[in-house]
Amino acid sequence: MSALTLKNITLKFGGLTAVNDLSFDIPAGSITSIIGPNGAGKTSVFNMITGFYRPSSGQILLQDENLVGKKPSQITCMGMARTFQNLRLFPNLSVLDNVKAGMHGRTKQTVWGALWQTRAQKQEERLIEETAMACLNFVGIEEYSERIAKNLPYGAQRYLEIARALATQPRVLLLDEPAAGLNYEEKENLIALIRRIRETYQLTVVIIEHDMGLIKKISERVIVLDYGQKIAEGTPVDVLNHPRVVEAYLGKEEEAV
Ligand SMILES: Nc1ncnc2c1ncn2[C@@H]1O[C@H](COP(=O)(O)OP(=O)(O)OP(=O)(O)O)[C@@H](O)[C@H]1O
Repeated sequence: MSALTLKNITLKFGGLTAVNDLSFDIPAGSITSIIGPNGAGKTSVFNMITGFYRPSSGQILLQDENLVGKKPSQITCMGMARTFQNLRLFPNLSVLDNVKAGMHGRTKQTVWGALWQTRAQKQEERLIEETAMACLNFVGIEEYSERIAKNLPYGAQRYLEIARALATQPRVLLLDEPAAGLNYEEKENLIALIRRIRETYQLTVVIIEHDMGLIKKISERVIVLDYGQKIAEGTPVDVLNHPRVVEAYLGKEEEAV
């Protein structure tokens, strides 16, 4: 079964076609990587899936629901979560509050409930706090819960983004360059964490990444973009040896000489 499907997606910025007639299926429960040279259109694809950009044409289906035209907050509520290439934390909030802020769209709070601190309100607040702590615990940074986010080590900030995404209880988790800036040991831990997330929460993971070592280790499928088009798709071994992929990364042989 497919968790996420793109059908003939095109995205234009004026005269620039950033994504060109792109179609793919992401199998439910899989770990899939999207790779490609700088400017290939990878982040634009995530931005369309999450409602930050509206495609010029085509369909994006979360199982069988079309996401095109929906707001980012609606798409989050439908079960899509993401992290960002450049961290987007609230730097001056505590680690715990960062995760709670991510859950905002999932709560049933009303203005009156918040004003009067009704029993239902207090119960919901407790549940939010417990869920947020459980997510911090899951990624291994619960000891930092009271710290101000900007003061965390960089690797822990990346984990905080993942905890915040998990707290929205997604069906599909999109990770945009999660290994950027991490050292070898942190990358190995990240690989283990992503596998554990998939097993525990039974969700589908899609990763944009440049680190080929990580891609080979973690991906079951790889989709390769170049100039906004899909040039290859398959297992890591098949795809990374594909002549068009080698050419996209290294340039044509005659150009390289
Ligand atoms: N908001 C925007 N306005 C205009 N052009 C944009 C916008 N967003 C992306 N682009 C352009 O679309 C193309 C694809 O960009 P995108 O960021 O999706 O590539 P990418 O594969 O994620 O690159 P990288 O690996 O460097 O992050 C690029 O030419 C980029 O300049």
